[in-house]
Amino acid sequence: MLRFENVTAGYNSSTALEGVSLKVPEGKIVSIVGANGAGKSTAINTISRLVSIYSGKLYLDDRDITRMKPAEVVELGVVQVPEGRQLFAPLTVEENLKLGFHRLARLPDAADRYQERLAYVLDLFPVMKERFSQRAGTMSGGEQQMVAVSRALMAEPRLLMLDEPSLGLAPMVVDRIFDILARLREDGLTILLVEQHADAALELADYGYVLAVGRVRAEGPGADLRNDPALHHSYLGNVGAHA
Ligand SMILES: Nc1ncnc2c1ncn2[C@@H]1O[C@H](COP(=O)(O)OP(=O)(O)OP(=O)(O)O)[C@@H](O)[C@H]1O
Repeated sequence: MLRFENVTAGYNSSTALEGVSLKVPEGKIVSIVGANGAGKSTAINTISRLVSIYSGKLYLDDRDITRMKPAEVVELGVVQVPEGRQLFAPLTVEENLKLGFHRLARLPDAADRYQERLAYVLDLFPVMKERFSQRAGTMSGGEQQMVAVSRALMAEPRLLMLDEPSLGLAPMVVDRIFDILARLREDGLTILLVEQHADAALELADYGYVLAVGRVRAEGPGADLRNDPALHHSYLGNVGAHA
């Protein structure tokens, strides 16, 4: 579904990704792992077209999106759950979800689709039913992450991208979020997950990439990367290391 071909990208002429080639096949979970500053967020923001591409090509379903604007990429169904959730704190859960639906609000069948999407996310996160009128900023970190994922799902994504969803969350909460990602894959969604928490992200992933200093240092089935102690030692700074 998504393909980087030898992409070099960065900020104000500094390079944060160098010659990166990677693929996210339809219906799979692909994880990008790496230490702080490796370029993981830059990879997601490159797809969202928030980062300048200096050379190489980016394709979505064989369509060249290298020069597209951020809003055009969203229109194609590429939706991001940003690092740190970035919910609208003073707004309620319901209002945050409505904002997620914005992309589809102009469609003739918007009312039916809204109800359908809402039923879908409430089935995934039943606890939100009781929290509908609560202000997002007053919720726990885990609950906020669930709202952030739900808000993205309201947009009916074809490709869901998550930037460090585990950040600041207890391991049990992370497990729950990752269980939901596995369920979304069962439902046919394509997912790109960026994580410092390498073990959990690679365990979940069909395929993984290890980034270090803007380059792909290793790639392969998630389980193979996870069980390679040399990778942990060299590139992952033992974050979430497999003992
Ligand atoms: N807005 C920006 N302007 C300039 N440089 C940036 C910007 N955002 C990131 N960088 C630089 O790009 C490089 C990659 O950063 P990036 O945030 O993609 O890494 P990361 O792997 O996501 O790390 P983290 O887990 O800390 O978010 C770093 O050297 C960083 O300083």
